[in-house]
Amino acid sequence: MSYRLIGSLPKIGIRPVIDGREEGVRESLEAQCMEMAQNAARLIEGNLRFPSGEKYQCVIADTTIGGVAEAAQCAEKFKKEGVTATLTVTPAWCYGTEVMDSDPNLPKAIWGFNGTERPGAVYLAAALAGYAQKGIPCFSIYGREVQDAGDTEIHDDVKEKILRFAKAAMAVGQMQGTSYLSIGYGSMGIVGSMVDQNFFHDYLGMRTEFVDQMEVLRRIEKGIFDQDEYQKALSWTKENCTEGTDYNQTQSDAERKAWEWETVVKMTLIIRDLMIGNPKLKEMGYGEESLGRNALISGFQGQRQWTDHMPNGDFPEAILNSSFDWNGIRQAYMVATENDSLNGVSMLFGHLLTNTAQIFSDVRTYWSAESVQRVSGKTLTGKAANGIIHLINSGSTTLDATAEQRNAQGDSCMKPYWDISEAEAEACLEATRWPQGIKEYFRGGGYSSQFKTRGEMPVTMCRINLIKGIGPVLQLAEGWTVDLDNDIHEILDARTNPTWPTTWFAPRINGKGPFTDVYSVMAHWGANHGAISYGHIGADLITLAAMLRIPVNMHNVPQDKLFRPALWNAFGSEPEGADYRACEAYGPRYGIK
Ligand SMILES: C[C@H](O)[C@@H](O)[C@@H](O)C(=O)CO
Ligand SMILES: [Mn+2]
Repeated sequence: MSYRLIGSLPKIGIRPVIDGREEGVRESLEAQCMEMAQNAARLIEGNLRFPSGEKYQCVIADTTIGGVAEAAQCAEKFKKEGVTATLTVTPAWCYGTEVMDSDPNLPKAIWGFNGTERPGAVYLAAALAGYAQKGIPCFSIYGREVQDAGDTEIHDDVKEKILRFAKAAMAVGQMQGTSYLSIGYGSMGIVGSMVDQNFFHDYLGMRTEFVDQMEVLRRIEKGIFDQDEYQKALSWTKENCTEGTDYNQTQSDAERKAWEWETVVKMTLIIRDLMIGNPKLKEMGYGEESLGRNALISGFQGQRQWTDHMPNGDFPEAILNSSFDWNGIRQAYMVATENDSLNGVSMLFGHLLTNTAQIFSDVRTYWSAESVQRVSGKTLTGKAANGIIHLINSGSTTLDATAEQRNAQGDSCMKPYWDISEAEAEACLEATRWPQGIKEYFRGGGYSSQFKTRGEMPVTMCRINLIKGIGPVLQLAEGWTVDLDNDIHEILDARTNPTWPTTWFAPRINGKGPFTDVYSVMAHWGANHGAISYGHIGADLITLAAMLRIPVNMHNVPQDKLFRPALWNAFGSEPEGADYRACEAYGPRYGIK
């Protein structure tokens, strides 16, 4: 099951443009042109889904577009249909600025067919020149190999770019108009928890909503949550969430521990209701509370005032970030611990691009092979051989990161919720223990999720940082989770914190700059947190960042996979500098710098 925020899902408009000369030329192209549009729509709708599981939707113009009148008719149709991005396709020469999508606010791309019978590529270049002069970034898609005029197959390199553009464009569309819900505010001086409303508005088109943590307490004390669901959730929790070792010197009694379980289950229901609302609350007489805050992401401050008194947010955050709970297998929510809103956005990017649940971690410790040898007497091998980074944080790591799910090849993975089996969800829960929160940190108690990511998975860690004088920047590192032998893991984990979820991360290094070695990746990381997504999605993140005008300051994606608006080329032949200059020149999508 999934949840839906208020508003319809974004759509992609497909625009077949054509040489408008009748008496032969236009007629000869009509079928091929419209077929390109239909093929592109089939490719997108057949391969891409939203995190809710619903398929992407394409809207094709009623006619081919040979001039400005048909372009205007198409724009009118797209507006009515709720189109939020366009893909223009053509096999032929067309009149660039006469047929183009002239809406500066829609993410756009053009696919110019690589065929010589008619110059689709010439139109592509002409249109891009027009966009350059108008200052409207547009993605350029042009296949490497020449295709015959009647060839309607979409080659792999074209497919990759169409799908990459579509994913980023729909991520942009899904964020617009939704909220970041800050429950509490500043957490332990973590600057990401001092939510920057201008960043959310100007760059993401999102609102920022602020609710005091007292609201959570009020709803606990007044029972403002679905009482039937609460009973179901509590018994599910008792059955599926096994309490772990209590590492505290002074331990709470059974009565207190039971109360803490009840409280963290209530917190889970309440945080979810605060995000997306709950019609049941209206039936209970709580109209305003039933509406929620239309929040695609929330952050729970927790530390320290709440956690100095009440059970911590580790259980609610971990369960909400997972793909399953007492209601069964479902779409994950995005909940940032310590209210780190920038890591919450980083999680959201991964979620919207992959439809999977996300890991939230402290980027805690770089372990060289030498240090591991010194403290454990053991040698790091395989992908860990060059050193590893300890990703660990109380709270917001999805239980999907236990790596108990399997792909068709039998490898560990993290899947969209609709591909996860009951057995896999149970295995993720079984691989997790819930020790009492460490009282020296969490005086109010609570239950932390404890597991080790067991399995090697391709992953991408990313992070948005706000830099005075620049604005937001994105950094990312593709790499793998590594499954350390338990006799190494237990020694390293015990000296860090044995009650929290651990993912051992080996970034892909290339001997250059931030990726000189694993140490450099850690040394270049711009904050205490990182958001980790399943898969090597760096190229998708880079396209999304360009669409949002967020420059990328660090990545290990091969240059031939970089897909940014063609206009970026005009800002210089060195991609990173060009990216910064172009983002600076065009500024955020929704506001002013
Ligand atoms: C329990 C501790 O306060 C942790 O929450 C803290 O070290 C962090 O995670 C900082 O990001
Ligand atoms: Mn942290």
